[in-house]
This record gives sequence, C-alpha cells and structure tokens, in this order.
Amino acid sequence: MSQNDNKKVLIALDYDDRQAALNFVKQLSPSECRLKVGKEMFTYFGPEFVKELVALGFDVFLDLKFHDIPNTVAKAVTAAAELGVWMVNVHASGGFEMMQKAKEALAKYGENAPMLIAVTVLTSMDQGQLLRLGIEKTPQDQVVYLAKLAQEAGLDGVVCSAQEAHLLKSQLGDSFKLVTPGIRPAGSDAGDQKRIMTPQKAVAAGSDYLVIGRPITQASDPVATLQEINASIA
Ligand SMILES: O=C(O)c1cc(=O)[nH]c(=O)n1[C@@H]1O[C@H](COP(=O)(O)O)[C@@H](O)[C@H]1O
Repeated sequence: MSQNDNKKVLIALDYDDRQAALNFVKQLSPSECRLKVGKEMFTYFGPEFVKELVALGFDVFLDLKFHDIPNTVAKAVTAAAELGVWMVNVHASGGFEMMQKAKEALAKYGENAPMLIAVTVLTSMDQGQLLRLGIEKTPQDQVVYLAKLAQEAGLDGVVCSAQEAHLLKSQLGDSFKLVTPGIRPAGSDAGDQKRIMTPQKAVAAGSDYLVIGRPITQASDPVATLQEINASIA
C-alpha cells in the first residue's frame, strides 16, 4: 500500500451519481491524489464501489466515522480492512475503549492494516455549536483533548481542522497524522464549513493530508483545479 506523502490531497467523492463519480475518477491518476468515500456514496453504492476504486489503484479513505459500542466498531473496521482501504475513521467521542478495540482488531492485518484515525471536532462546528452540545471547551481545547485520547488508544492520527494542526503537531509529535477537511482555496465558498484554511496554509501548519471535496468536484474544471492545488503545495 502506497505511503507516498507527496500525495496530500484526499478528494472527497461526494456524488449521488456513481457514473459521474467514475467519469471524474477516470481522469485522475493514483499518483496525484487519494480518494475518500463517505456516507453518501457508501449508502448509495456500497462496498462494491469502494472495491472498484481500490481495483483502479487508488488509496481509498473510507470515511464512515464509526461511533458505536466497542465490539460493533471493531467488526466494522475489520470489514473496512477486508475492502482493502488505506484509511478508515471512527469518532473519538465514541470513547477510549471503542478506539482501542478498533485498533486491536486491525492488528491481524499487519502492514496491510488501514490507518485508523479518529474524528475530533467536526470542521463544521464552532464554539456556539459545541456549547449547544453542553461542551464548554473551545473547539481547539476539545480537539487537543480528544486527539490525546486517540493517541493514547493507539490510533494513527486524527481528523481535525488545519487551524489546530500546529498545536497538535507540537503536543503530539510529528508521526501522529493530521487529516484536515475544511480546506478552502482563497476565494472559494465555505459552505457549511466553519474552521477553514487554504491548502498552502494547512500544509505549512502541519496537515499531513488535506480532504477537499466541493472546491474540486464542483469546479468548472475539477482536474485542473486538483493540479493547481497540488502545484501550490508542492
Ligand atoms: O471525516 C471527514 O472526512 C470530515 C470530518 C470533518 O470534520 N469535516 C468534514 O468536512 N469531513 C468530510 O470532508 C469532506 C469535506 O468536503 P468539502 O466541504 O466539500 O470540501 C466531506 O466529505 C465531509 O464529510
């Protein structure tokens, strides 16, 4: 499985049309990006779609953000490993034992195990939304808190916003991977994202992987947009 860290862009394939997604993917090379399949495409098109992308040679991040009892999540990440995905995620708020059991379940796959990362605070959340959940910490403090829990549970990294990347790298070390959605090239629409950053600033802050969806997939020329972003962070 490729670990080429020069491929920082993970394209969020959030399409409701399988053929439209595949038409786009067929213009891409596995040497220039990785692909993320999330809840929308997985719910429409299932594991067969994921296997198809893996068979085309792409590293696939299966973004289903598992959050359930430890036994169920351990079995779900095992099912992800069976699909041959490169990365899979859980919600850190599912708890320490859930994360630990998920990591243990992947041990049998050795070096072929997918990277296991934990979502901290969604990039669509801000202080006001955390307060409405009864969480009085700042988003940054809550991200650091959950990231430390994920690291202690043995996970490979976290999903966070690039705004927290510098702090997390300084507190958790360089090898703990930071996957950052909420990436918005200058001038692009934030949409529902709250904690955003440009690709260049995200990489400078310490992001290992940039999850980018709409700024690429809804661009008038998605392939050219990917290439521009790759050039800007090279
Ligand atoms: O786990 C994720 O990938 C994720 C976590 C998070 O905190 N925020 C977030 O936006 N995502 C995903 O990243 C993608 C971002 O897409 P765009 O906002 O279109 O760039 C979507 O597929 C989200 O589901």
